[in-house]
Amino acid sequence: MAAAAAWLMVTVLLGGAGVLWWLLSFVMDGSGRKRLPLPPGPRPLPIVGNMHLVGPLPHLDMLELSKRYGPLMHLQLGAIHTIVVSSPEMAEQFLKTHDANFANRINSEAFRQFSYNGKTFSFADSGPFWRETRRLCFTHLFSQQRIAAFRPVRREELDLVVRSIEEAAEARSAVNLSTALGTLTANMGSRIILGKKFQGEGKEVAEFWKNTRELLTLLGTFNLNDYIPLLRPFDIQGIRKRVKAVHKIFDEFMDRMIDEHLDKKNDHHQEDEKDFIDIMIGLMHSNELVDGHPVDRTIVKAIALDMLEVFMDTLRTPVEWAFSELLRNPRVMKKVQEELKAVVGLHRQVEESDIPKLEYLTLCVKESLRLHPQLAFVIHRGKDECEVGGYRIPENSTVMINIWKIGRDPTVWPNADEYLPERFIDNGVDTRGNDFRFLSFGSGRRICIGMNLAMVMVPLVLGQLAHGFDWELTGGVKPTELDMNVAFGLTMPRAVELVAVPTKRLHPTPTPTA
Ligand code: HEM
Repeated sequence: MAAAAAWLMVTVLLGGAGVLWWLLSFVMDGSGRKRLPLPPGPRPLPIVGNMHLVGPLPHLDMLELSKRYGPLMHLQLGAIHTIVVSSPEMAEQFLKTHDANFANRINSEAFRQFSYNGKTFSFADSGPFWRETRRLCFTHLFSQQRIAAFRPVRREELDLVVRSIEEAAEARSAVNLSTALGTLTANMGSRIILGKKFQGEGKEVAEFWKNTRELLTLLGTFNLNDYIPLLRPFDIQGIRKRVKAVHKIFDEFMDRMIDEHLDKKNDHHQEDEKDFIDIMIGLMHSNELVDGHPVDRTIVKAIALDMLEVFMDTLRTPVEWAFSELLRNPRVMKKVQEELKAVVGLHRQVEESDIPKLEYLTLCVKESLRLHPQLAFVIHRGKDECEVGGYRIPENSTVMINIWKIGRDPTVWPNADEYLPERFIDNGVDTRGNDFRFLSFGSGRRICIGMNLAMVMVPLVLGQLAHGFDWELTGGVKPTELDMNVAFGLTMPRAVELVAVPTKRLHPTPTPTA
């Protein structure tokens, strides 16, 4: 009896100590100091936390919430601590001061499926695999030397688009610029990555683009399974099923492409003529290791598919937005055309070598990227708990930097909603990740790897469209009435396709005299 009473007492004491320890863990950290508070944020509901506050356009919801809770806000999204950052000062904390701790990617079901479980660097956590595959892609795709080597491909594809617009101009018919730009970037991307164009008069491109949009929408959708562990066995939004279906299409496509390359008998290309899959297959057959593992077929598929997808979307969308801004702002269009006339003249197309001299055109691209970043959020995941601005950022937190909001903040950018390229003249804003007011390419170790290519391609295509033609919107729509709504996904393209009627501007090339 006495023994039973003693056991009971020990149990009660241990239980009480456990409860006390659990309660203390909310106010003390591991070393016995008082725990810092979480950043301010709305009170969470049981299980869902604050998920009910985030709708299909999260950048707008987060903008409204940050007006109330400030530039460093905590949201409890299901089981995930989410830190929303909406000022340049706070962005610097995560992308510079604590960059090493916040350089991981989020761990979402859709990301895992698309990336063959993190086998491509864009979706991998920071670490040796990410570093080595990123270096590999930089060397073979994005170095100045490789960018220069692909110049003829870019020129040929751009000339084809210009020719088709000239035909439309002669027939006085409208051009669907969204489709034209989609075909251009798809053909350039597929020639560089796959060594050949999509087939079937644009049908294969249209199909690939449709699947790409589906994928990017799914990658950008809040999937309850990622936030509420209890729901993981189910797929109540049907996202898992849709991601698997679209990924299967891409996976089979990449298998076909790799088999075609392996079947090629006379593979004696010069180094400069090799496409990206040739290079990756070369690595597969060599002893090259990434993070101690041989480059296998899954890694080749994952990286090549990832690169093809970024080509498809990351060049079309910025040109579409920048050209929309020119159409909406005739004053700016006129200045761009005057500069092109002065620098290039009216007898030839724009060349890549003209870009450094086209200063106003470059300002137009920057201003468009400020208003229309490719991604609304730069999203990283933290490793360890740390302190920012006197608040506790728990380990494994998702950090969402609202670059869309920072780009439109009137306290950072006077007349923030207006398209004023002149604002970038001598304003000292660095656009390569060193200035936290302009984060369109991100910053720190995860900064966009395609930035150099984008800053050649976007001005080149934009300049060509403005130089070669005058444009009129269809259906009597006035410039100020142009629909500028956004379709949300992982990236933010126009919701409505851009259509306009061209008139030729250039004079025929004068025949050289004997
Ligand atoms: C104007 C066009 C572009 C914009 C605005 C843009 C923007 C961005 C942004 C904001 C990030 C995220 C940075 C981060 O997470 O911290 C990113 C990453 C990335 N971008 Fe771009 N990008 C553009 C063009 C391109 C192009 C043309 C390519 C390649 C063809 C590309 C490939 C990538 C890759 C692979 C990453 C992931 C890097 C990593 O995780 O280490 N981007 N880009």
